[in-house]
Amino acid sequence: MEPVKVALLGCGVVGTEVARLLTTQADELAARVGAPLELVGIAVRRLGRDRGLGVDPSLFTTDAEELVTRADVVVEVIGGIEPARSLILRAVEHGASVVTANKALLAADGPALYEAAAKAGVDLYYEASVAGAIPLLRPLRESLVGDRVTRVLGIVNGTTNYVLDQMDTSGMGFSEAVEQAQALGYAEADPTADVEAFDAAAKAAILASLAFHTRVSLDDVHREGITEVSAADVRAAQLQGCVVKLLAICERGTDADGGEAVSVRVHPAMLPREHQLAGVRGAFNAVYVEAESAGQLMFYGPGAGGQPTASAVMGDVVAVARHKVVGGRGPGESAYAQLAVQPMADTVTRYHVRLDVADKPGVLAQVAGVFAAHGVSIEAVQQRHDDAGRAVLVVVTHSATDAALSATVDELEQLDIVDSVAGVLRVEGGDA
Ligand SMILES: NC(=O)C1=CN([C@@H]2O[C@H](COP(=O)(O)OP(=O)(O)OC[C@H]3O[C@@H](n4cnc5c(N)ncnc54)[C@H](O)[C@@H]3O)[C@@H](O)[C@H]2O)C=CC1
Ligand SMILES: N[C@@H](CC=O)C(=O)O
Ligand code: NA
Repeated sequence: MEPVKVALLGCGVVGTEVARLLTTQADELAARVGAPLELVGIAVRRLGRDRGLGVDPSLFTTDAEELVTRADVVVEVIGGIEPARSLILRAVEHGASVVTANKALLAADGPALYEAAAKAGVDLYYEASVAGAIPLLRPLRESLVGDRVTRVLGIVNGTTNYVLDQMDTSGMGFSEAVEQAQALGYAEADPTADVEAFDAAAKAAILASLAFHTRVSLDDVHREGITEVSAADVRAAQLQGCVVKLLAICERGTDADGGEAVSVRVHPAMLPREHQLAGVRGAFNAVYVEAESAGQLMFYGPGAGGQPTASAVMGDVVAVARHKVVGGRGPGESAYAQLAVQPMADTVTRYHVRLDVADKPGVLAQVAGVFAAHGVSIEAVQQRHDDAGRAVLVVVTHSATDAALSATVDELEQLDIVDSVAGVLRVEGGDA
């Protein structure tokens, strides 16, 4: 059989492992594809670094634009928007199928790339872009395509899960935990993308688009990162029998006219310790998918790191290479549903509000009055004292809209008896 020519763009954490698998597993991959996979080049930013891969040094090039024109399959693991976007478009125009792990690019400009691939009759696969090694996108695109997905809820960023887990279990500081995640190859080139939840928001956009057959871009996703999560928040969660996790939540909802819509958000939230997502440790990811006929499905595994991510990349490489061998392309995206995006203000959830208050008669009544005035029903109230002996009032609400809760917090901040609103966290995973 004619070999399938593979070009690798980028040789960092993920690219190095992809190159390693392409060379060390060559015989088995050839047997699975039905033709040898020939690595025709590796585009790097700088030549001359010994990457310890044992590949022919002449394969390294700084001319990615030229490289993509002589490949059947292009693997993009450079990351970022440009030049990744232009290189993918150029590859597609030259008839190459593309495998990418680049969620930032797909969440920003996915539809244009999917259309270009469809027009050129090639594949654009991106399993590695969400939840690393976990097979998640193909199940959504293929296995569940006959069902109606109603909700996708999960932990999709390994770096932040690692940081929050360290804060919960070892009391490690935020910065030290981020540095460790970087050293372990979990973090993005700029870890701001992780801790400010741009990465998780991009993944949520990709998940919502596939799950609901619509188009959701990064700008449609409500995003809150973990930089504001303090040791006191983690401690407060512990006192409630909860952990703090960064969650991505994609749900069916309604628009202002009562029509079908999607709600897509990423934010830290308290989860009861007995909830299955609460037990997801380190850089692992886990995603629940709820579908009308299938019920609840859970996908769990390593969500970041060079080797796990390379596993997902290679799964796609074999898939698109098989299509090259037999001719044609695999299933692509469908966005026929064209759903509106529900504003965050209308999203309904529960809240945990921590207030530093004066310890005197009438405080509780005044605070409760503010919640009531905004139609936010209180589920539980607890008063305790912090380590400095100041009064802390903890209010857990029943379900309320984000708009009502924001208005409540704004008014609480104005009360003389409230020294500060010390923390507001959403509470997920309960039935109340
Ligand atoms: N590290 C991880 O755990 C995961 C990463 N990803 C995604 O995989 C992609 C790659 O990530 P990493 O390998 O972690 O990043 P990295 O920063 O380790 O590697 C990227 C490599 O691309 C090179 N590069 C940059 N511009 C280039 C250019 N114009 N031509 C050739 N090479 C160029 C850089 O020098 C670097 O070596 C990103 O899109 C990332 O979001 C996805 C899932 C997990
Ligand atoms: N930086 C990301 C890598 C995988 O997508 C993460 O930490 O999850
Ligand atoms: Na995946």
